[in-house]
Amino acid sequence: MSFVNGRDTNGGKADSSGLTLTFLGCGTMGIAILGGILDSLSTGSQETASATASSTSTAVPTPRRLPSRFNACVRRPESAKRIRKELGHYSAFQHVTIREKENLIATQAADVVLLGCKPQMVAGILHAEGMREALTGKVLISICAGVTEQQIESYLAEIGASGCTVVRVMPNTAAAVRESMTVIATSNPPLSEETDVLIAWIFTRIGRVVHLPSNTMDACTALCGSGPGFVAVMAESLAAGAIAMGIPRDEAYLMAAQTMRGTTGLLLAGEHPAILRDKVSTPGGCTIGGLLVLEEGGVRGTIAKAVREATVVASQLGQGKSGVNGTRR
Ligand SMILES: NC(=O)C1=CN([C@@H]2O[C@H](COP(=O)(O)OP(=O)(O)OC[C@H]3O[C@@H](n4cnc5c(N)ncnc54)[C@H](OP(=O)(O)O)[C@@H]3O)[C@@H](O)[C@H]2O)C=CC1
Ligand SMILES: O=C(O)[C@@H]1CCC=N1
Repeated sequence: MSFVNGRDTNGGKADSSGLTLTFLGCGTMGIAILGGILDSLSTGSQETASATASSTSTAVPTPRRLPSRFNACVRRPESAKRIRKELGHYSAFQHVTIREKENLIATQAADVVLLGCKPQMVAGILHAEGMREALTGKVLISICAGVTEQQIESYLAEIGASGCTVVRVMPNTAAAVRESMTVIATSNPPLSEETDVLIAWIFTRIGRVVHLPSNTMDACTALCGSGPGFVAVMAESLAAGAIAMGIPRDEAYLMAAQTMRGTTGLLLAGEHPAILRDKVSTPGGCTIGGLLVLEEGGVRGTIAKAVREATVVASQLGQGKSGVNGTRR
């Protein structure tokens, strides 16, 4: 069943000037990415909040052909309802068609396909009947943790789809507030300039972008993809300490969040973390006292180990293994 949200939908097919972008899976991340694009198209803004804050993203040019029509594919009615609830307020939402169990028609209509499903679903989705013709010659972006370009290319080879351009990208959940740190894997051979510009444009709608080699993507997944979860623990811990010392709960969470935001502002302005830490540590003062407790607790090694562990787990997510978080010791 498909839900057409605006006038003149033309079945989700691109008009002559615009591209059709299809999300195969549109949950937390798909909604955040689509939201960033719709926001940009609705307001006419070609820069993100991050981009205007002295990011390298300011240099991203506007593609010759912008995405102008969208298919958001899910399986369940409640997922469709969530998309409408979270994105329905954008004027560009009229160009979104939500499709339940209609991956094939949405892929046929697409110029660009974004895999926004769970990693273990990729093989099944690509192997579905009709996908060979539907995918041939298209740009296929994957944000799925642990799924390599080689794996996707092997699925495409198995179904006989040819001429696809596969690009691996790792955004994070801060995309919802246009503050994602997104890594785009460099392709070999390099992408055409048109595709390169298009992909950079899409992901600068949701925050900052860097390009790194494919073989770093699992570590990028751990640092950027999982990172918000790790940083949230730091926020909770800061607030918990303050709550324990009598600060009201709501103010403690706000103070922790704003303190982290201010610190990241300094870091993004170019301050090295070690210099920042040193500047706060007045000799004989309270900061150095607290910092030494963190060192005694092995916080630095523990956080670094969490990133290393998540890297190893990420590398196994796309391999169809179960129990990838089982202890390795
Ligand atoms: N969450 C995060 O912070 C990050 C996640 N990622 C990656 O992004 C991907 C998506 O994660 P996330 O958004 O959190 O996951 P969600 O579970 O929120 O979204 C998955 C979406 O896929 C849909 N879906 C599932 N099966 C199919 C199918 N066969 N055909 C079409 N749609 C389908 C689901 O809809 P329904 O339930 O109705 O089937 C849902 O909309 C994952 O691969 C993850 O590794 C990357 C960076 C960060
Ligand atoms: O935890 C996960 O598997 C996904 C990928 C990165 C963030 N969330």
